[in-house]
Amino acid sequence: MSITVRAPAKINLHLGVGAPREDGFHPLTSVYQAVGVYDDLTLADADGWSVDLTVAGWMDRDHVPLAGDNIVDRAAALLAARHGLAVTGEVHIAKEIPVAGGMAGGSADAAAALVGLDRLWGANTSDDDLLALAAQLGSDVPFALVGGTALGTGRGEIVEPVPDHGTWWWVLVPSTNGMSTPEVYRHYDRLFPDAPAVPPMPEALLAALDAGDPHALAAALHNDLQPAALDLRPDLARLIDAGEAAGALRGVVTGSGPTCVFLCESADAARATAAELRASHDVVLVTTGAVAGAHPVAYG
Ligand SMILES: C[C@@](CO)(OP(=O)(O)O)[C@H](O)COP(=O)(O)OP(=O)(O)OC[C@H]1O[C@@H](n2ccc(N)nc2=O)[C@H](O)[C@@H]1O
Ligand SMILES: Nc1ncnc2c1ncn2[C@@H]1O[C@H](COP(=O)(O)OP(=O)(O)O)[C@@H](O)[C@H]1O
Repeated sequence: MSITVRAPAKINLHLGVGAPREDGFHPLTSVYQAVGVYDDLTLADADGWSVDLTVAGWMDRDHVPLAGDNIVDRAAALLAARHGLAVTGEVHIAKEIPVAGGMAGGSADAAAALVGLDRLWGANTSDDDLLALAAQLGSDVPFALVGGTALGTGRGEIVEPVPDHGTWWWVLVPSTNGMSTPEVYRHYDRLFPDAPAVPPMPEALLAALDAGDPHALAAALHNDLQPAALDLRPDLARLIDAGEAAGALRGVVTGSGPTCVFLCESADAARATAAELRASHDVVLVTTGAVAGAHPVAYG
């Protein structure tokens, strides 16, 4: 038997970051949206265990660790331990989500592996257990299971869907050089030593989502990590200016960067903005949100 599971990239519409907790993680108020850029994992029965990879033409596959160090290996070990099973299967990752791009591609793969291996092994894990395992794998992994548009609290792992009545058009500009999430958080701590214990709720942004109003959403987009990301990568500030000059309502860095996301008023506006940005940037994607979390798309 084989199963293909599709898992979406995320963007952060809001990322509020508090002062580091005792465990080193930062308390977050994050509004995630799953967008239509996907990694597909195909998982097949096998006696042993293997993970291999193909990547989109513009990506460098050497940036993704294999040989036991992939987050998919960790997902498999965790699920197998939960049920007392052996780790078996042949996994192929077809990657379209930028690596180390602030779009949670590794988290998407971990979520897809949990969903796929649970079916392959006939483990019948409950949704609550899958979410708990996901949280052990990374702060962004539970959202990759849930998808849609959701509020993330705690260190980002406590996820609750929020009302969203829009179809949002996004232009995404990834970068071939990724950024390290821990490094960006460390730089945030240096820049903002007086961050609050609990970051506030983004009320205006939640209202804009509920109303389905792109102008209100554009005005409310916010990322506390953006100053740190721009300090480390000054070229991103120029990219944001270029996207806004090309017709986007607003551009922001997503997560810890370096991918910049541009909210546009309509499909036509997104295509026009993308066409202009393509004159100076190799990879410019047009997509929509919100889309579903990790879900099976084919059985063999
Ligand atoms: C910044 C965000 C925003 O959504 O996304 P990315 O830019 O990575 O996509 C996330 O907080 C990334 O979540 P994720 O990549 O799952 O992080 P984890 O694996 O749990 O943690 C990796 C490292 O990031 C830092 N970290 C992560 C989450 C958090 N709330 N506080 C932190 O300080 C810690 O240094 C931790 O060791
Ligand atoms: N399946 C995977 N896909 C991508 N990166 C992975 C994977 N497994 C482990 N990694 C490691 O995780 C790091 C963060 O990757 P990723 O999730 O793509 O970025 P981000 O945390 O910025 O959203 C990568 O630099 C890579 O070393």
